[in-house]
Amino acid sequence: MDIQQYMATVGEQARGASRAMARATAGDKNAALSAIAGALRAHRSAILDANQRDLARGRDSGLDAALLDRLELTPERFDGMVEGLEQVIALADPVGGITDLNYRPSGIQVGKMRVPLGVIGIIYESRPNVTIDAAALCLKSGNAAILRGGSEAIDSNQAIAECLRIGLREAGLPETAVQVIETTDRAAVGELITHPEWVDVIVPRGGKGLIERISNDARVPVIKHLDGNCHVYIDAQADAGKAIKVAYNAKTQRYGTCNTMETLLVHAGIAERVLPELAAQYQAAGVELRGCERSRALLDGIGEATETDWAEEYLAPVLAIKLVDGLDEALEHIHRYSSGHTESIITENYTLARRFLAEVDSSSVMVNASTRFADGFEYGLGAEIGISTDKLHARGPVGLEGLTGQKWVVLGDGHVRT
Ligand SMILES: NC(=O)C1=CN([C@@H]2O[C@H](COP(=O)(O)OP(=O)(O)OC[C@H]3O[C@@H](n4cnc5c(N)ncnc54)[C@H](OP(=O)(O)O)[C@@H]3O)[C@@H](O)[C@H]2O)C=CC1
Ligand SMILES: N[C@@H](CCC(=O)OP(=O)(O)O)C(=O)O
Repeated sequence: MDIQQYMATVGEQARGASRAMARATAGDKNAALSAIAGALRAHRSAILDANQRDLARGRDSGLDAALLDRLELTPERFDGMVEGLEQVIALADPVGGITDLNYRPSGIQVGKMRVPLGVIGIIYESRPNVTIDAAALCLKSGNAAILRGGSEAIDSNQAIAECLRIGLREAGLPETAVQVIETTDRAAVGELITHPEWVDVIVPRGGKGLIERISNDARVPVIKHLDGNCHVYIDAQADAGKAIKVAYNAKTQRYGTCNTMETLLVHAGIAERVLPELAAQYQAAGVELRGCERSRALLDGIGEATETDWAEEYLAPVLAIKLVDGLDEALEHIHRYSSGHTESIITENYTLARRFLAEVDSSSVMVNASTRFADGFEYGLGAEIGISTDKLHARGPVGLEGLTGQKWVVLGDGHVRT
């Protein structure tokens, strides 16, 4: 395949489709989402078979358990994926809404209209349900999308792409409104991120290798959805019961996600009350613990955390633990090692909670809650494209509104400027 030629075709088709999508009514878009849901149901076994092929290849090539878990489409996850479409149908269409419409002294009215971004390119991990989530959110927000999923999920994604085409065709929208890149060759990523004439914004969801590539090469605006080196800080004035419950959940509820806690910071003044119990629970769940010198003195048989551990996003049942002498030391650690995704403080002290909220510079900052809540569905957005670790345009969980922008609209009646 000539990748440059292929991507030029994909890009031009997407640009053309984006104009039709910007004109599509909420009814048109919902009809397409509903038809896609129907096509997915009709092709259920073909998609699950394709997923089995991906899984078999993944196992043969030694993919680890967390990556295999994300790749797998169980029958329940398949149903959840289709149900997600129904949820997006139920969301209000953000496009066309005019806000802040005010009369100016000149007599014109000035306001802001919500509009699609145009063509959105999304590069994401080997998690096939993201293909449908991303397609649904881009369509509902009136955008065209070019989707580049992880190479391990190629068969699943191509089977899903067929359903996207069927649904769009049935609803009378361009089949090219969502295109799933058919090659795993990373040269296609290079083309996707360097052509502003085809693509208006790139959403990269991934880890360090992707960050490096995007930072070096992108010529298209980017909304980064990058790694999550997330922290929980248990303050001396924490409620021990809450601290244990939250810190356990933040690590073990799901290991492979970007909002999972990777380092637990514990105030030395409460460590003896919470750490032995927490360590027992983690160990029972099979979590490997790696601690600083002071936490190792408190917990028998745990490994040693080195400098690399503080910077590591394990995405696995491994946790780094560090004892600190107060909020300032915890903040210092977070400022140095956090990836700016999500951090949480456990405390009953109102003043310290307020300081943590004000001083931690992450996309979500929490008090007495698990970092696993950093999620569009949990925040009430209905669904999410992912979690933006960028500060501009959209930060934290990105839903429909984050996939749109605003333009100024001016209403006159023959008004002229004097
Ligand atoms: N903030 C958020 O919303 C999210 C963040 N993540 C983060 O993603 C990471 C885990 O996912 P993982 O699959 O390991 O991530 P990777 O970064 O390895 O892969 C993600 C995607 O990026 C592509 N990619 C990676 N490196 C390059 C490169 N140099 N050039 C071109 N394409 C590249 C991959 O393609 P290929 O298949 O060819 O490797 C894949 O499509 C974690 O850090 C996690 O926190 C994940 C989901 C959401
Ligand atoms: N918001 C999601 C996590 C984001 C996400 O998609 O992460 P990942 O499992 O790394 O692809 C959740 O809470 O499950």
